[in-house]
Amino acid sequence: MPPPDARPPVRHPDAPEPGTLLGAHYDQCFGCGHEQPHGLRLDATAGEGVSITAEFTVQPAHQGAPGLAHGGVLATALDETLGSLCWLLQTIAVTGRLETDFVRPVPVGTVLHLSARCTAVHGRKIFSSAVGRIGSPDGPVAVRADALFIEVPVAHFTDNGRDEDIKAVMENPDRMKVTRAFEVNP
Ligand SMILES: CCCCCCCCCCCCCC(=O)SCCNC(=O)CCNC(=O)[C@H](O)C(C)(C)COP(=O)(O)OP(=O)(O)OC[C@H]1O[C@@H](n2cnc3c(N)ncnc32)[C@H](O)[C@@H]1OP(=O)(O)O
Repeated sequence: MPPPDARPPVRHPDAPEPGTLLGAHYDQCFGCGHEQPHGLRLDATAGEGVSITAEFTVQPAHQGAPGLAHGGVLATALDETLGSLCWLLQTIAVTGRLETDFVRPVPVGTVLHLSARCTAVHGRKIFSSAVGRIGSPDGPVAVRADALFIEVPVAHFTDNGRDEDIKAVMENPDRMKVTRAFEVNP
């Protein structure tokens, strides 16, 4: 829960307009990257205020039980959608805590409609919530999450990421949209 002196989130003046399709932040991302053959390829769209909507279709590669989505995949979809709120805050942050409720089983072939909103900010801490619904934006709730993201410097990635992947992005910054957004070399 946010502390009492947390502030409401503020949409950054440079945030993408509501309705903007955000695209992959990194082409190898398991959540949104279009170069990940078994990834979720989640498409996120900027909403009003500090909110996001997103969709992904559960593929056979995403199964846990026969014909049903793996819970970790569903948590990834929530995590990715929540992470996309960073575009609206124009802040680089990572997931510190993700608390997930699995409410209904999600069959393969389902289009999961996700929505996320930032609820509060306190220093480096970003509080947010998300929900995933089956079949349509007002379909039955399948999953819910509350999250705490923590703002980090670019060094979080350069100091900890595998060298060959950091090098590949440095050689072609267009593979990682975030590097262009901040005009930095990763
Ligand atoms: C324009 C840009 C847009 C970009 C868009 C991209 C879209 C991206 C989409 C990607 C989507 C996918 C996204 C992904 O999957 S991100 C990948 C998954 N996440 C990680 O790998 C993160 C790993 N963890 C860490 O690196 C560190 O632990 C971090 C950086 C998180 C904090 O270590 P750090 O040393 O830096 O900070 P601190 O320890 O002093 O903590 C600071 C404050 O936070 C509080 N705290 C910390 N952890 C927790 C916790 N678990 N519960 C409750 N509270 C917690 C802590 O008490 C303290 O509070 P206070 O004492 O100040 O009150």
